[in-house]
Amino acid sequence: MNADPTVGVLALQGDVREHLAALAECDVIARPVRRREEIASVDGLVLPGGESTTMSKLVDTFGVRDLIAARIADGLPAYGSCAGMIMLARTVLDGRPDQRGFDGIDMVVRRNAFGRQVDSFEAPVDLAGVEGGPVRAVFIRAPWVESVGAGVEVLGRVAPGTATGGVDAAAADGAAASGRIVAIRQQRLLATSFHPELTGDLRVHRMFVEMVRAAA
Ligand SMILES: NC(=O)CC[C@H](N)C(=O)O
Repeated sequence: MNADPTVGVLALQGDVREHLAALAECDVIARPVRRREEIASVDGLVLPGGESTTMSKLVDTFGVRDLIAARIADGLPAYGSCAGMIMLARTVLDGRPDQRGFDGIDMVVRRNAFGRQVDSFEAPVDLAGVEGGPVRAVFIRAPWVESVGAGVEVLGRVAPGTATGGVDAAAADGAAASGRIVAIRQQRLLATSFHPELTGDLRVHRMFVEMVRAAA
């Protein structure tokens, strides 16, 4: 592709503005999308943080669930942060019974796993494929990835014992001991439990933009 690709940020609910600003610095055309014709024309899609139960309802209200799921199944590059990660997961634990995502990534995600709003925290996370040291990862009522299928690459974990709340406050099983998975990639799909758009560090967005360029 010669022209800059267009990356949409799903603008139904959640933290849209910061993603648009970060993407704009990565030499793509970044725009909020919510209508079918807008979603149909993007070269990549960001599913922002927010509240996945509400987002699940709104994709139905706006009539875009089937379109987004179909585009992802067709290989549209997509990046989900926090609630967006939950929307990309095949299986969600501790979700609302009626919440549904796009079945994009072969992984099990536990919603609110690190605890409640008061348990929000920051931690350094080393990401595979990202140079320059760990990113400063911001977790806000964040999910973690409990398990992944064979085609999913684990990009990053938090150090064991980092989070004070949530399930790990009591647990000491193997997954907790090796550090919870908070960043993964499955082919053209990328997901993080944390919010890189809040830190001014563009490395995660640049990684996604490279995936969009490679797919174009
Ligand atoms: N910051 C966030 O995106 C929080 C996610 C929220 N806990 C959810 O279940 O969707």
